Amino acid sequence: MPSNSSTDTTGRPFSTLASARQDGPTAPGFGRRKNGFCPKPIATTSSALSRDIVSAFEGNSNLFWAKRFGKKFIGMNDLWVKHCGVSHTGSLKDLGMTVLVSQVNRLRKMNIPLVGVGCASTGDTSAALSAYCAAANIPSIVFLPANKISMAQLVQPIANGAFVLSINTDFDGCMKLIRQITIEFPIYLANSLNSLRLEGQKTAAIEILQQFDWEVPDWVIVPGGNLGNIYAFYKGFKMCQELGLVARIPRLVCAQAHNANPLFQYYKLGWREFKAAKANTTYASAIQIGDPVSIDRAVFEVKNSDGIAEEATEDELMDAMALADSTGMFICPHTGVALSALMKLRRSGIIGAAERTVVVSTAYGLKFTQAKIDYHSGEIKEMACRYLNPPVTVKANFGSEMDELKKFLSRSR
Ligand SMILES: N[C@@H](CCOP(=O)(O)O)C(=O)O
Repeated sequence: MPSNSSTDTTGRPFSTLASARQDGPTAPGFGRRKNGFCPKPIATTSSALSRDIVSAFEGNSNLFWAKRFGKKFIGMNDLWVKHCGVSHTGSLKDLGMTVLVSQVNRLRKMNIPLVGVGCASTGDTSAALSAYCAAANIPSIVFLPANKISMAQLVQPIANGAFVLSINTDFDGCMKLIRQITIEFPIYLANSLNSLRLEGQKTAAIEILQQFDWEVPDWVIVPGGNLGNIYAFYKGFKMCQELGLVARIPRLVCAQAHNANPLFQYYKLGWREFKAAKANTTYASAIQIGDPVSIDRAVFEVKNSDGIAEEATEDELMDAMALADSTGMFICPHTGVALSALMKLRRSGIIGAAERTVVVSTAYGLKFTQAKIDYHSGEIKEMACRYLNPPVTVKANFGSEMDELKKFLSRSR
């Protein structure tokens, strides 16, 4: 909930957002206090040039003005990226998991016989679950699809002492198994069909409104897999509308990978018939899900926010990630899916050049270094890797370095 302090929910001051806005897009009422408890952005004394650098790189807020990406690639001046992966275990799931594990802790203290907390995961949920359970001394049990999550994600529950089952199936298979087991056994299910998760995750939506001083963005784009995230954003925005903090909610876009796009297919066919499908391999591995548990909630969200479902092919999502990284971001492939959806919606004119748009970045980029290495090595089968930037191997002598440097400088002129 909004607080009286001049910090966001991660405890960071709002100064960067304020400085970005002074020199950036102007929105009516920005900086105006509509509500007594809304923190006023703090003005900084930095120069115009350093203001851009500060807003883009110093990271005092997790809401970044994507100035260069917006202007250079899609002709937008009011594009923002909400970096939800700048958090303890590196993903949006932290927000929901603190709430859920706190509640389980309370239940156990009330002698409710819960032997542990369990989840199926494509990597981020299990990382968050294991960290908070370890802190509360509660056993955590995680079901992971074998060889389908990144090394950086796998190491998190292992290091946090979770009981990790690596199962020879996909995420949907793991999800079915953990659901059966939690019916038979007093293990508390921590996936996003549990509304406690959504209660925590919806705070990201509230925080976006607070960071914009309760000016509602036109669009918010969220990558979608199990589909709890997008519904949590809807819930957060809707709650603020119902409380009278804002008059409307943003239009929400659920962005899916083409290889795992059941919501997109359902939307495209006019909601005629939902078909769960086996998800194909995608670099956006955290959303490689063919039978999302929150499908009904997501459909409700799309319909009630005048929303859209969009998709991105492997080429599109990896190129979008590379373009974003080239402007100083370091995003995960799922954020690449969301940016790629935005690029399509800009091209088709559905999202206008002046419309304030927030892209939700769900996880920290360093969790997905292998995807980036594959891309920049240019060795992905049948992928053009249009923006690859491989290191140049060169002999250790002055002449060779000078030659390569001159080539580089002539290209970048
Ligand atoms: N991407 C998720 C998949 C599970 O989703 P959840 O929100 O239902 O927990 C993950 O990180 O495991």
